[in-house]
Amino acid sequence: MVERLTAEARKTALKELSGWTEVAGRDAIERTFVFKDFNEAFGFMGRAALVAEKSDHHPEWRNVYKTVEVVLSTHDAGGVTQRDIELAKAMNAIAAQLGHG
Ligand SMILES: C[C@H](O)[C@H](O)[C@H]1CNC2=NC(N)=NC(=O)C2=N1
Repeated sequence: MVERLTAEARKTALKELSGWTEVAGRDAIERTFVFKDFNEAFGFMGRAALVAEKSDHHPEWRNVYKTVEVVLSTHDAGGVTQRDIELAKAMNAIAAQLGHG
């Protein structure tokens, strides 16, 4: 099983991950993406879902119109692992391709 990151490793990883922060009171990371409209938000979710399914690592997320709130944590490990960092990176890359900072 993949290991939880130490608090220090988590902080170091987050420095390279634009927009992602630690969730208060839980070993998880979060980012809120705001897109141009619902089409773009849902396009982001579709592309991110393909990445998630391929790597068997899935986000907790909520969509309201053009906003997508994402929380990442590795349930099996009970906290943030390198798998969450990789998915967060992939989501940032997809969002950037869609013109989201
Ligand atoms: C059986 C299957 O590998 C697990 O349920 C996977 C699926 N997706 C998952 N996603 C996340 N975020 N954490 C997990 O621990 C996890 N486990």
